[in-house]
Amino acid sequence: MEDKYVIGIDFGTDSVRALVVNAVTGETAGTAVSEYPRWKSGLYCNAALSQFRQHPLDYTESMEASVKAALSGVPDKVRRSIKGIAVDTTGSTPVAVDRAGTPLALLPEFETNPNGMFILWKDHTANAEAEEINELAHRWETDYTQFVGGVYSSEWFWSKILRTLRIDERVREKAFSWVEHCDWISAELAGNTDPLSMKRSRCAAGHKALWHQDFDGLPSNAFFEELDPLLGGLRERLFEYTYTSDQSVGTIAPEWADRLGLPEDVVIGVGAFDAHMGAVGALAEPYALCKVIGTSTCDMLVAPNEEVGHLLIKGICGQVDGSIVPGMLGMEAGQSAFGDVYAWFAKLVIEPVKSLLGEEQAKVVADKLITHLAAEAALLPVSEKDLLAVDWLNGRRTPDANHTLKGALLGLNLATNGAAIFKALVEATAFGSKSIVERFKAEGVPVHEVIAIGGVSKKSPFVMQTLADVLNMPIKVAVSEQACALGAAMFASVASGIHQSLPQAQQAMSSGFDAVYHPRPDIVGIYDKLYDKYLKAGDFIEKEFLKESTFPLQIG
Ligand SMILES: Nc1ncnc2c1ncn2[C@@H]1O[C@H](COP(=O)(O)OP(=O)(O)O)[C@@H](O)[C@H]1O
Ligand SMILES: O=C(CO)[C@H](O)[C@H](O)COP(=O)(O)O
Repeated sequence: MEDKYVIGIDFGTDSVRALVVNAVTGETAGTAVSEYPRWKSGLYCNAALSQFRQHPLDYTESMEASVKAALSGVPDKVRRSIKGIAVDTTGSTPVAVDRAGTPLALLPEFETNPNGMFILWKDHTANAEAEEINELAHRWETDYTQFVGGVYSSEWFWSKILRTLRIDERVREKAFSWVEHCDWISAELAGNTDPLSMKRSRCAAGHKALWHQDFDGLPSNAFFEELDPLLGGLRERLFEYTYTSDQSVGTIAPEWADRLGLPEDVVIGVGAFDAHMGAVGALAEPYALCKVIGTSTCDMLVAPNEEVGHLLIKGICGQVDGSIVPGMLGMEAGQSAFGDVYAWFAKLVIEPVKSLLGEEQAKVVADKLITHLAAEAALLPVSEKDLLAVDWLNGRRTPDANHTLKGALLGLNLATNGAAIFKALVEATAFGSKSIVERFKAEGVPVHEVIAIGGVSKKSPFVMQTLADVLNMPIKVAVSEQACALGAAMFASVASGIHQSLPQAQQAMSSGFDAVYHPRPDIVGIYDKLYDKYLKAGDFIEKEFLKESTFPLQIG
């Protein structure tokens, strides 16, 4: 087959990565990363309030920069052979748009208003609204949370919309509709951002917006009106149909072909969430748990509809037909903070250094700190009497979403040093992972193997070994540094007709696996005991320690 190329674009929390791939051989022709400038300087965010917003210009500018940089070294012949682009993004990361589908922050009167920007997945300002949605859904004639694990989260679409409409009159007046990041970028690239006709991702709609075939689309207008009259009528300005990512949204808009220096017939695929496309890029087979391990984790599982489609799996972030692989049931779970737990501890150490010795000296320490702590922690013996941590520093995503929960450290004494704390934090993140695996199993979904992708899986052998020991399962790490972008590229190759099906694209373009971490038999038993203590500590936090708190809890 003549060489044909595609581009996968992966919008992460901090940066966007572009990957130019030969769709026939899977070879990478070019790649580049670009950070979001406004986000990097902390604009529009307030961690103490758990408010995390991203400006649409951060996305478009960084996308342009990364695609151009990825293409800068490739021969002209390759550039002319690019046939398709697909994007993945974080989610639920919705934005209010006007009638034309323009995010409000792109209008002069909203350009600095955080409520007119994308509300990043990890923004937890809508805890109270999530609780209201749960309360109503559980007593409504149809429990609309049944396909999202029985708990609606403050990280998701409707919680964020409801909160924003309540608190910002100007946004309320101007917002015609709401769009997920993965849908808006794809629509923007294809030059049709009309909220009523843009193609919406099955993945985003099913996992975060309560869309399901059995509901004839989104929950009823009566449900939303009962929740709050402010939501009345919005359903009609959203969407009824959804699309899997093997479909196309259209051909690249001339403006974007020009900006990116691409042919005018490039096909744009339907977008999806990063972790979902990551599982595709990592070649996750049915019943392989694919853990995307970075700031947070997303734990993805694919299974044939006919085998598990009848189950209602409690406490996960959704089960959606075609959300990962078209034609299969896609399931999502995850942890709200994973690498972020280590980043928190590193920041705790670095902040005083910065104040006392200045930015430059602090940077020297910061660059080496996590690796140093991991090396020290790896030397410590593992015992069931060790310091214990609970990983809910950013709440708990699964099992059973609850973003008001807090983390903990138990067992400090005067000998406890930084390495011991770091070790306990790493173990806590691994225990959080184990509770997800246990939940899948308890709900009748077997987990046959574990695959890891994402920054932490590449950066930290210590974390990966601990995870294998705690899970008592081998973990395969995918070769690709950019499995999400690679998954997007695979989808682009199907949407643009290079490959006839996703499995065909995966076979041609997969990068395979390199490291495999095997559980150490002498440690596994100790971790089983520590895991029991972790469950008890979590129970105490949830049922006793936070019992008296009024809702919503103060974050920070
Ligand atoms: N050496 C390391 N060991 C463990 N975790 C690390 C290390 N270096 C960075 N991290 C963590 O990796 C996370 C970022 O993961 P990455 O996958 O690169 O980004 P993203 O989640 O934005 O896609 C951060 O939370 C950081 O704390
Ligand atoms: O929940 C998600 C997908 O369903 C988020 O997109 C994901 O957690 C973002 O994480 P990261 O920054 O590690 O890519």
